Amino acid sequence: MDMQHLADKGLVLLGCGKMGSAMLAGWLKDGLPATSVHVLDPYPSDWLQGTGVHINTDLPADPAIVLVAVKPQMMGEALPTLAAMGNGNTVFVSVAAGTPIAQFEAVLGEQTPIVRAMPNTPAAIGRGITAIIGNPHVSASALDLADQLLAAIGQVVRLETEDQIDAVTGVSGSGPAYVFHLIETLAQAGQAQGLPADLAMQLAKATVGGAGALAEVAEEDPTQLRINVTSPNGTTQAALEVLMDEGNGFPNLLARAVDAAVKRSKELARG
Ligand SMILES: NC(=O)C1=CN([C@@H]2O[C@H](COP(=O)(O)OP(=O)(O)OC[C@H]3O[C@@H](n4cnc5c(N)ncnc54)[C@H](O)[C@@H]3O)[C@@H](O)[C@H]2O)C=CC1
Ligand SMILES: O=C(O)[C@@H]1CCC=N1
Repeated sequence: MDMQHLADKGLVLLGCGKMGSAMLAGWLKDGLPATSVHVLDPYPSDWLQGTGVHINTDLPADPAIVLVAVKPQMMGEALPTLAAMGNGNTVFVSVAAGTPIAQFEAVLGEQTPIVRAMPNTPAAIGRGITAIIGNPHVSASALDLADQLLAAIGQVVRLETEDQIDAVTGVSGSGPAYVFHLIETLAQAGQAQGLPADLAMQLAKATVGGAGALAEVAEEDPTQLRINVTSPNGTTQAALEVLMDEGNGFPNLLARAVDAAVKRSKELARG
């Protein structure tokens, strides 16, 4: 199975909101013909309508891939419309949080090849990271195709077991929101120290963006990079003593935040 197969058989995208649009933009940029994509979405955006893909029209009978990108709460309504494509060669790839493979099998048929994926929104600029896991009906070549599709929006990692996806959701799926909140609060702290709002925001964005980029390319690990900033008895050390406080510091706070996300992911799975 390859990209040509995808272009020939077609790709159905169920739900084209923030995640669906980010993925579709990546595929079109990578050269997937718009005519091979069929989108189902009751509220197609202006951007989507300008792409040239088929929107809410008749679907191919056995597309190569159905990419499911509706909210978990809409799944019960949206998925049964595609049940006729189950138990065949069509591979279903779902990016929905907290929706287990078993739930897809129950609606689409036990023999249906299903890949569960957890992406994140930096996908919109090709800098996402997506974790994937397939059920036993997904062939190696089908998993490779799903991997290739998701590689259009960033890095792809393969999981060993489906239950790892709850932790992945808490770290990288929801993670961009934690980092955006860090930018917001760093800028607010700068403002509280007397900086103009726009200057504080520029400093915060460039610091988080630059530190993230450095952490990705540097040979040193993040611990060493942190040490490199921290002069003995200097300003960083003073700040880190607050952030690294055992009870109220970053480690405990972030662990609690990730734990809350993971718990919610498990709750969503229970319906
Ligand atoms: N936003 C994020 O950071 C991430 C989201 N996800 C998952 O991606 C999925 C989509 O999330 P977003 O794109 O953020 O949501 P969204 O609300 O932006 O998009 C959902 C889309 O589904 C459409 N829709 C609603 N009912 C439908 C139906 N019956 N048939 C077809 N389309 C329907 C809506 O019109 C909307 O365009 C969710 O399951 C979420 O868990 C996963 C990782 C990250
Ligand atoms: O908040 C959510 O439920 C989704 C899943 C990961 C990021 N957004």
